[in-house]
Amino acid sequence: MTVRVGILGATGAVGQRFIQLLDGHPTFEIGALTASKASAGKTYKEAAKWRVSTPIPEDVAEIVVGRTDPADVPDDIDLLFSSLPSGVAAEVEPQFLEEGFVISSNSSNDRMAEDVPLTIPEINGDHLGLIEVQRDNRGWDGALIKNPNCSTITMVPTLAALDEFGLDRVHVTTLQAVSGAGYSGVTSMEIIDNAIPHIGGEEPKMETESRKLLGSFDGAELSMHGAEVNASCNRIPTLDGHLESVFVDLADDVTPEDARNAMENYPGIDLPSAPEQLIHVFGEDQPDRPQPRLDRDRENGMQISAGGITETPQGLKYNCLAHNTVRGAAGASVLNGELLVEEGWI
Ligand SMILES: NC(=O)C1=CN([C@@H]2O[C@H](COP(=O)(O)OP(=O)(O)OC[C@H]3O[C@@H](n4cnc5c(N)ncnc54)[C@H](OP(=O)(O)O)[C@@H]3O)[C@@H](O)[C@H]2O)C=CC1
Ligand SMILES: N[C@@H](CC(=O)OP(=O)(O)O)C(=O)O
Repeated sequence: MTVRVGILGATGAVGQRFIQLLDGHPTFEIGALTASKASAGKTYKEAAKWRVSTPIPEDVAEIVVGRTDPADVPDDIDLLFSSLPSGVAAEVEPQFLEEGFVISSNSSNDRMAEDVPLTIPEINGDHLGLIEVQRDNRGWDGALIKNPNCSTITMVPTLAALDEFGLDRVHVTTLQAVSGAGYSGVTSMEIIDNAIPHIGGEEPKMETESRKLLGSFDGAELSMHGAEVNASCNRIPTLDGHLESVFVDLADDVTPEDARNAMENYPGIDLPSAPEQLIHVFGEDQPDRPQPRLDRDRENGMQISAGGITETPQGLKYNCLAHNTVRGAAGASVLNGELLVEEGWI
């Protein structure tokens, strides 16, 4: 089966990752690329300032970039990936949805909307049922699904694994790579020899998106998970890979060995871009792992790493890490697209 896909915002940092990850994909074939008016009408290789470490795929280089307008996207496109600035996405995604397009979006607008599935396929694929609610509410034939913020997706799989022990409270401190801010997000003068203890809007995203992801869907409504989540977000001068220190209060007494087993045995999913094992856990013999440079590319950048699991009076503390522009952005949207196909929504 071949599914024709388009990318909205294809020339940007995340758009380029989409193109890299879709090169040679077993199901998805790129049929449309869009960007701003400044890029429309140019070939992709002229429009995109290519910054990914593999070359532009030859068949993509010559595609003419269209405007981000439903009229510029052919009807034979079955699925759109969206990596537009969230303000732009909030305006144009509904126009595509009204025209019947299905969108797997990485942009942050509408992630917390009650009728929009926010999904990590291994964790809460059943939330896709919200698409029916969404179609009833909004009267469109299309469907909008979102993947979470990159810092949220780094931590949530580990929390999902620990939830069987009664997840009461989470405190997390992040050390986030500069690529999360986009190519021009922080200047070299700001970040070299420095750390910035604030990332606008990031903490509330971690605190709310994680509870939605861990929540339950009864076929009609979604309930948020009851745990309290507190986040402190920091930018550091790594290129890719968000590292996070997590403290969890658990209802049950849990040893680090119990936690390690729960994380390592948390079930994966059989989709083309999914890692064989969702969470890799470093043992006591490697207390200095995971590290961004050494561990972000595990399983093509799609695996979550954890380590340093230690008991605390209230529960446990540990570190976790994921590749923010792969597992945290384009790879997450591609995996959601694969789930939409697998579950028959496309
Ligand atoms: N960078 C990252 O690691 C992460 C980013 N995200 C989110 O993904 C989204 C994209 O981020 P990123 O790729 O870094 O952003 P970029 O600024 O690098 O790319 C933005 C893309 O959107 C297009 N665009 C901008 N304005 C318009 C417009 N008015 N109409 C149509 N297209 C437009 C740009 O086209 P053109 O080239 O023509 O200007 C470009 O293709 C954002 O919502 C961001 O928050 C999420 C997780 C991680
Ligand atoms: N804010 C994230 C990247 C990002 O764009 O997140 P979101 O997808 O929630 O907009 C970071 O700085 O690392």
